[in-house]
Amino acid sequence: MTTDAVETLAVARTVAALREHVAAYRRRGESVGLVPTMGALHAGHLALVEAARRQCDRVVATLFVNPKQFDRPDDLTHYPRDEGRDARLLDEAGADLLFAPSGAEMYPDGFATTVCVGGVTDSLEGAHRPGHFDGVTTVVTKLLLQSLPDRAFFGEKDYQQLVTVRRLARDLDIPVTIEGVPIVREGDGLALSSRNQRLTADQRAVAPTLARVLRDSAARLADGTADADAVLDGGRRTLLNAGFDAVDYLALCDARDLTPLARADRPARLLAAAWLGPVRLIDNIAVGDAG
Ligand SMILES: Nc1ncnc2c1ncn2[C@@H]1O[C@H](COP(=O)(O)OP(=O)(O)OP(=O)(O)O)[C@@H](O)[C@H]1O
Ligand SMILES: CC(C)(CO)[C@@H](O)C(=O)[O-]
Ligand code: BAL
Repeated sequence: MTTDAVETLAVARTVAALREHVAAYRRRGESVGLVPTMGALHAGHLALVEAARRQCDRVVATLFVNPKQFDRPDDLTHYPRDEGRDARLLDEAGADLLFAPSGAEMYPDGFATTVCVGGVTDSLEGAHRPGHFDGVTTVVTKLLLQSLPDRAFFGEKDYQQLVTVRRLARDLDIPVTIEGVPIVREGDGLALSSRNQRLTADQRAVAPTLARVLRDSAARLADGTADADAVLDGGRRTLLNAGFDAVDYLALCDARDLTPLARADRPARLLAAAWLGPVRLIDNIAVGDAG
């Protein structure tokens, strides 16, 4: 455990070790920010760490490729992993502790509990990735209860996940503030994602069309008068013409509870998921100022 003035990244492999570190922070009266990740870190994750550093005395990052949230075995097999690199990046970004448990530590023999959030998980990612959100909400509940942070930081890139985790924390009275962090993008607009590493050069050239379609569609919907169906049909055609292989959804939703909207006449979010070969990209954007 790091107890002297030289701050370097400490690593905890067990829940007991994580709790010891957090207890030491608490004894010193320090606040704690939690940044859950599945590793393969990029500037999007580091923006979460920076936000946590700004708002909390101590930053605990977690690295666990959670098998329960993968709906496709090949996606889990191909998920990029490099803990050494991740630890270096977290250290440089100023995180204090990396919690990197084994599968057996998180799900020991006999593990039999699922946390299931209704409503906000029914559509979009939930409709296309069966079981995904049960896996996310089960592991996030565990991470929150294991570390009991003051704040936990989630990217707006996974917007439905952020809305779901807010619902979960509220419904289960978990005493944590859930903070959303804006999407970090490449210069050409593509939202950073670990899965981008799997794109071929040709697919990478097509990928920014997703962000462009979201931006253009959001601009057309922004004043709340345009009919969403017509705008979104055009957006889906643009994606397919640009080279996307399939569009799972391009949808206009209420920004708070993700119910579908026919027009953006209240705070709204436009969300999309589309395939380039075996890689599934997601992205979203606020519509108007308040989305
Ligand atoms: N481009 C980004 N901007 C802001 N936050 C991000 C970005 N990419 C990921 N995050 C956030 O980082 C956290 C960990 O995400 P995760 O480890 O799944 O990374 P990822 O790049 O989203 O991977 P993938 O989408 O391939 O699963 C989540 O809260 C996620 O929303
Ligand atoms: C929140 C999370 C770390 C839970 O495994 C994951 O869904 C992610 O990386 O967004
Ligand atoms: N980035 C969210 C986690 C997932 O896609 O499984």
